[in-house]
Amino acid sequence: MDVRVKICGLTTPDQALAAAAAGANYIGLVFFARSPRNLTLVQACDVALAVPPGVAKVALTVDADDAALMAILAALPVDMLQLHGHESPARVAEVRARFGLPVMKAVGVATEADLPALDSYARVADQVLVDAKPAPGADLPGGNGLSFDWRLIARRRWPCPWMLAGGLRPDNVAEAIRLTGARQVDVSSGVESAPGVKDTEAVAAFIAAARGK
Ligand SMILES: O=C(O)c1ccccc1N[C@@H]1O[C@H](COP(=O)(O)O)[C@@H](O)[C@H]1O
Repeated sequence: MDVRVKICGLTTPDQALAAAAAGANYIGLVFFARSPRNLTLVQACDVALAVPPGVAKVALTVDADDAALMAILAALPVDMLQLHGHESPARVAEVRARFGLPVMKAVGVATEADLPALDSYARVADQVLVDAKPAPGADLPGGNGLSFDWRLIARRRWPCPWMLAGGLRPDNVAEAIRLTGARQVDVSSGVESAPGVKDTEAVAAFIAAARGK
């Protein structure tokens, strides 16, 4: 089966169409004010409506409260919520129950000590996103182009589907998949020409490389 690919941080309908045409399985819409990929609800709705059926629209939030999540879901069609902050396992379970959508919880990994958290979240989330842990004091909790030592998760498995993220690029994604056994990958800054601007050729190259083409 093909590796499934999420292209995160799309900011225009054209970028979303190009990612879908290149074969993306998921597109990510960022709702985090400090991100160069942050969208207003109106912008996000325009991007989401451009996405063809069959491509899942993922709303990425960071420690969002219920009101913020409700506003997103009222404004645009969303297929999955990505929680990319310090949400506890209890909060993940609450969001799943309250909003009736699959929830993917991002977990930052830098060392072996970060792995037990993945086990905890994998018991309550629909998917876990295994991302690099941001450096202390980093401005963004993700989207930094930072990778982690992939050998830390080689041969590890969780009771739910999982996705590999963090510093992936067209030139390293195949090796990351080989080392980790990931069947799903997620990329943001590694396919951009400038922060928040996806490069159509890099997106296509990334998807092809992830699928060994
Ligand atoms: O992309 C962002 O701007 C972002 C902001 C806040 C939280 C997460 C964010 N992105 C996620 O981080 C991973 C890794 O990014 P990168 O490929 O290393 O740049 C990305 O896949 C998004 O899911």
